[in-house]
Amino acid sequence: MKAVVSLNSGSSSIKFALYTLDRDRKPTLSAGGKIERIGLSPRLAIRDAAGTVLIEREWPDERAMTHAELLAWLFDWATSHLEGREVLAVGHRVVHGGVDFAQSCLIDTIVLEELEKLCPLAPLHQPHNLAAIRAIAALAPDLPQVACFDTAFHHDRPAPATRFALPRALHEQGIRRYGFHGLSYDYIARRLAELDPSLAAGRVIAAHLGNGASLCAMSGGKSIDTTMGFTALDGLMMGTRCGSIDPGVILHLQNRVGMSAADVEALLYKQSGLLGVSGISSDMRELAASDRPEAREAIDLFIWRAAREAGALASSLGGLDGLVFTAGIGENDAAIRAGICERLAWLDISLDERANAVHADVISAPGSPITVRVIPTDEERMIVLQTLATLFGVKT
Ligand SMILES: Nc1ncnc2c1ncn2[C@@H]1O[C@H](COP(=O)(O)OP(=O)(O)O)[C@@H](O)[C@H]1O
Ligand SMILES: CC(=O)OP(=O)(O)O
Ligand SMILES: [Mg+2]
Repeated sequence: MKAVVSLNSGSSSIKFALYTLDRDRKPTLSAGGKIERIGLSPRLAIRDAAGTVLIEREWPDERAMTHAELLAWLFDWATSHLEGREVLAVGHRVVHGGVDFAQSCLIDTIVLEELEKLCPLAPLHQPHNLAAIRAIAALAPDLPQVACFDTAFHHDRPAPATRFALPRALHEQGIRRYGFHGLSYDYIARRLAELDPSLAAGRVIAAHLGNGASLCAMSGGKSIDTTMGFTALDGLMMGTRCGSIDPGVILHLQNRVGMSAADVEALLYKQSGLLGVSGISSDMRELAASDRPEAREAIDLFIWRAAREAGALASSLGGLDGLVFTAGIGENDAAIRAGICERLAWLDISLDERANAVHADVISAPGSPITVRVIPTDEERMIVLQTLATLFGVKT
């Protein structure tokens, strides 16, 4: 039986899936799983398509365990699980595609060299993405590998959404707003079209709230604007990233406080966000469980910033018909969703508390002019669809 593997190396997790193909190359999930809390205390769970746990494992107190080590562990498991299946290709989430990569593509050494150049623009992701590609190429040099880009979904936004108010020459050099989480938003746009076609045709803000977090303003399923920019630092407050910040702060830290560029980079990417403000954890579950006031302050700021950016995106859309929550926090944290919607009450959003508490598909109150939904994202499925489209030239 033929199969396709997808790998999604995020900032705090590695998610993966094995899809088998029928004769018409229609993909069906066979097994999938994730290693989460990388950098804290990693844990892994692999399930079959019915949700039955195939394997669970924890590495308590293994803060130092790297993406690469965890990936090697995964290869060992996959090798035994794959017996009898012919893997046609491995599809990868690659976070940054820059100006040139407007759609998924087969990876060769030239592509890899180009993607390598973008590593400084996505230091938490791109090196892990490329390391996984190299590791598989070393194990199976003839196996096709496909890069599926987080930036591609945003490629055709209106020009003002892509520009900084910087001199023109810099825009031409690629210093522009790209946007990320595109595989997730592509999936949400398609899923919404299945669940609620008339809403999908309208003006929708999708809120991808995970360890990395962003919002996307979609009109008719196309990206119009998004909160992340040149890098995945911009926009919302995140697990360890600061989100939008006055660039004057960075100048001050470097020129007056004397911090090195590397220290500022570590501060903005790894020591800020929920972790920095709470001083406790980057993990929303830990903050929700804490009774320390600093945890509350971090959560309140997360909500404040998400609602503020949603207001800005409603302006980019010229109004709003729907709001969709997704990713780790968006799918699972009812209190965060309630907090954001409460701050957006002026947009005519009202929640059904009971539906929200059980993470129902539709969580807006009956009669709310704006429909609010929870849609679990599936970047792995999107990767498989784009990988098949790239291999066989079929439409996804
Ligand atoms: N049940 C839950 N309740 C609250 N937050 C959750 C829950 N499950 C996961 N999260 C949060 O989701 C975030 C991770 O989201 P995820 O989308 O998996 O991240 P990544 O960006 O690594 O893909 C973490 O802050 C985690 O605490
Ligand atoms: C782009 C990004 O922030 O991704 P993640 O949410 O996986 O960290
Ligand atoms: Mg993610």
